[in-house]
Amino acid sequence: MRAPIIAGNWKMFKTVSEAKAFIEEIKGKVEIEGVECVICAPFTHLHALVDAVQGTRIKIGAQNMHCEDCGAYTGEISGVMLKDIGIDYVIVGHSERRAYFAESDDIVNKKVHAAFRNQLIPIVCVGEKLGEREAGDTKKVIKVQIEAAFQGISAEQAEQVVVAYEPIWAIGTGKASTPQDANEVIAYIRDLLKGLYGDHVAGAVRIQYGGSVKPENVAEYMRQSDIDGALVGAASLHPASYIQLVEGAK
Ligand SMILES: O=C(CO)COP(=O)(O)O
Repeated sequence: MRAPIIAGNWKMFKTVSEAKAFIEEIKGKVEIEGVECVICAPFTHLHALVDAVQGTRIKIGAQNMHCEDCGAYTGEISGVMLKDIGIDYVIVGHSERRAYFAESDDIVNKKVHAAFRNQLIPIVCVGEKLGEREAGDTKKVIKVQIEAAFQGISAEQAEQVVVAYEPIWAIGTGKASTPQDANEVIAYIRDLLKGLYGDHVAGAVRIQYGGSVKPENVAEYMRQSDIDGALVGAASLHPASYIQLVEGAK
């Protein structure tokens, strides 16, 4: 049985005081048995948020990190630093990082290794562009991204990974993939994992859908056979909306 996981990706939004107020609003309302809640916030907010969620079951994640543990990388943050302040999750390979910060499949793989070196759970994002979908290349693109991300990752590690399938054309556009289409790609990702690691790991890995998920549509995604949660941008920014997303995941 895979526990549903609702992760908010706040991207580059909110001040620290707004972030702390958000946690105060959702505390006690999102701690639903069996549903895991994660908030992935900007780096500057993480320390305060780890404090704010003390005594709750809400987990805090980063949106990125460097693939090395330390070094002369001006402006970067490592997995060592994230673990040091009590972070549990880290998003790796988000399409915005792939598009605007040249994050390649190879770097994504290095970051997955860095996450496990530092006892962080990676939320590995994959997804196709609109042109790739229209050309019928969705599965081809996903296969390359998944195989690269899991390169050299052991079965014990692989089963802890959270995968987020986020078709790029559905992010922030209001054009969500239908639950059935999303489930088909997610079931394909599970098949790929089965090929790489066998039934046990494929059955254990949690795979989220992301892209224009809202309180109104989350339950329909969660009803699908292979969708285990959602990675949510815009609709995770408002406390009432985030609470409804978690309630919709039960
Ligand atoms: O990129 C996303 C989550 O990582 C999805 O963003 P939206 O939910 O705003 O479409």
